[in-house]
Amino acid sequence: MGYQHINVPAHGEKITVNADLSLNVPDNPIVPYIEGDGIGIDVTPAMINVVDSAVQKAYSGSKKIAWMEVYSGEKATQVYDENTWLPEETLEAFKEFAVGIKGPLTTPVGGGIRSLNVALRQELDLYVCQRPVRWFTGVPSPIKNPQDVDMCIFRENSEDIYAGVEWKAGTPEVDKVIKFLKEEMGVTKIRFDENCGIGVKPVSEEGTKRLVRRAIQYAIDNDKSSVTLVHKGNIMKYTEGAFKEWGYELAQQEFGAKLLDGGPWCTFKNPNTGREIIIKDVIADAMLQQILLRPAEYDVIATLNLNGDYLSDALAAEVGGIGIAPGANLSDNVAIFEATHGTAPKYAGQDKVNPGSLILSAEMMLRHMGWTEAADLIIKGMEGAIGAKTVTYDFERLMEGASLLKCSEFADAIVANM
Ligand SMILES: NC(=O)C1=CN([C@@H]2O[C@H](COP(=O)(O)OP(=O)(O)OC[C@H]3O[C@@H](n4cnc5c(N)ncnc54)[C@H](OP(=O)(O)O)[C@@H]3O)[C@@H](O)[C@H]2O)C=CC1
Ligand SMILES: O=C(O)CCC(=O)C(=O)O
Ligand SMILES: [Mg+2]
Repeated sequence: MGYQHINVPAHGEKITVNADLSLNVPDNPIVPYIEGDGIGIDVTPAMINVVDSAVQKAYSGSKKIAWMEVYSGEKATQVYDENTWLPEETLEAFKEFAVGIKGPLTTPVGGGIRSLNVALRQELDLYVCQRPVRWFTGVPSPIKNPQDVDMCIFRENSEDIYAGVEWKAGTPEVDKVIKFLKEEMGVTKIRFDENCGIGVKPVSEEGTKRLVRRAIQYAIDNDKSSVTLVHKGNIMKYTEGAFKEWGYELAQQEFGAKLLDGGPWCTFKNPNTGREIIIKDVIADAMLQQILLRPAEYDVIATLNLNGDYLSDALAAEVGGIGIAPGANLSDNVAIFEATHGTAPKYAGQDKVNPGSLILSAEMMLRHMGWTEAADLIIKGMEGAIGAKTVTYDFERLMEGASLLKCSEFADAIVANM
């Protein structure tokens, strides 16, 4: 399609998706990217530098990404108009080019615009938020055995209270909802029904099963030994409790899992390796303790949207913080990679923060594209830079004898260590 403000690189070609969801990746793929608000201006150029260097080194010029800037957030309001935060053509570009990456986008608390990050996920039905958490040797950690932390979170990305179905206290709309709940649904347990905000938490069988399916498939493809369903189903029986039930049901119906000791845990053999995969569940509050005390017992985690948001940052803290925790938002045919952290406004434009999160998100993107040699070089470069204790402020303040680098310098250090 013709774009208004997006310049499609003349020297690039599209990545296309086959019926079986595999990708056709040309040697010069066009990859859309959103720079991002706040520290986006720092981490995005650092990421592009590292990716271009890794690709050049891995393929000696026979492959190269044609970067294509697309807009959302504050930059979109400058390029389009003051009310355009997420242009329709940005969504179109991600659909058309299938694989992209984004920096963080600001969401005001309370009033103001709703989250653009959530809007992107919902508009493109990016129902999986995949956030791997692993430790790099030498990274400062608050726990004794950070090498035991090796998990991959599958966070449901399209439902739960993130759906944004909520009404503000004191409005005629919320009064109408409360009246309906009391008079037509027989609800008696709204403690203070005056000046009370109401939010709705949709959780469906279809939404749950498509997420858990991807988590179990990941465990099969990566030879992992367990998938843990994390929920607060003791309290929210028909949403989080149903998530757990549907998760177990899917494991039995689609993967042939059999109950262990009468259930609810169940198990099946990985069809590729013959190794056992256990499907289990943990209640969310206990899980936040488990990941600190017994991280080695968890591999793949499948959970709802809000639990996944909390778990992502908590787990990231165990392996160096959100400055280094990567992620991907996935539908069946569009993938947008993004950092776990936000816009950290107090550091914006200072060339200071850790670009590791976005760089490792790009590493996931290269693997998704099948460019594993370039992805491996990024891991090697990251290990080398951290091993040499040449790091950004967040690691330097916790590491003895480290040299403090700027954001762009850390990217250069990764390149130098490839
Ligand atoms: N996907 C997205 O785009 C996301 C967007 N957001 C949005 O970002 C905005 C700010 O949110 P906030 O809650 O402050 O969370 P942030 O993730 O932006 O920052 C919180 C703290 O985390 C540390 N941190 C974050 N990024 C880095 C980095 N790259 N390197 C090193 N340290 C880092 C800093 O800690 P310290 O102060 O200790 O140095 C920072 O103060 C909000 O508008 C929020 O909605 C939030 C999360 C995700
Ligand atoms: O959209 C936002 O502002 C926050 C999102 C977030 O915290 C996350 O995706 O981890
Ligand atoms: Mg978050």
